Amino acid sequence: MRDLILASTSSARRALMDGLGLPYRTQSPGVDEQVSPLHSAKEAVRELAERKARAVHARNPEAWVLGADQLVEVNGQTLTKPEDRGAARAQLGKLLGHTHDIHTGVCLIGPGGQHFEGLETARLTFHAVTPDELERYLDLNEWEGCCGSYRVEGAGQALLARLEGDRSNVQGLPMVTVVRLLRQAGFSFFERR
Ligand SMILES: Nc1nc2c(ncn2[C@@H]2O[C@H](COP(=O)(O)OP(=O)(O)OP(=O)(O)O)[C@@H](O)[C@H]2O)c(=O)[nH]1
Repeated sequence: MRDLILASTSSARRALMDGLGLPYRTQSPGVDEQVSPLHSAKEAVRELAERKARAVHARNPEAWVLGADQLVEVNGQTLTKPEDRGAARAQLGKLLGHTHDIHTGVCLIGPGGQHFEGLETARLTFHAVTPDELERYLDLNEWEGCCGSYRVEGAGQALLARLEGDRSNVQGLPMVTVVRLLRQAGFSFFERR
């Protein structure tokens, strides 16, 4: 049985991997997530997904390691996870009534140095809502730990006017891409235990 590690502290990523049914374990990547300001959002998430995977692989060279990173891009600005409610209000203020992209990079590193990677973009359009409705949504604290300050699988779906792309990508792992990488790497599914 292959040793597969999800290099992530994200509960949403764990939930998505749990759904897949492959045995895996998790380890925190513990990396500095600073990238060059000259990087585009897509270059940043690709680089950070690889950085996270390689950091955990360095500690577990016999394992297969999957890393991921995500950014929101709106009007040329990139958004990550909000620090506090005020930052979440500011982020949602940029997204409500507009269309934004969410980019997720994924990187799979193998025990022999095998390297598979993918990047997925989903495009979301949000309803414009009143300031009072925004405050009521913020009261739900779905903004905590979420890039863009919303949960597409939670109450946040009430903000969503249109979604183009893989819904699981928005939650943190584009599972169609993750499955493609795992199959390219020779993983087999539905093993009898
Ligand atoms: N549940 C949920 N989480 C979301 C959603 N949108 C973004 N996220 C989370 O926002 C986070 C994106 O930030 P990242 O820096 O890529 O990852 P992280 O949370 O720091 O976790 P690591 O993988 O340990 O780096 C991830 O945990 C995503 O799962 C959403 O709609 N629903």
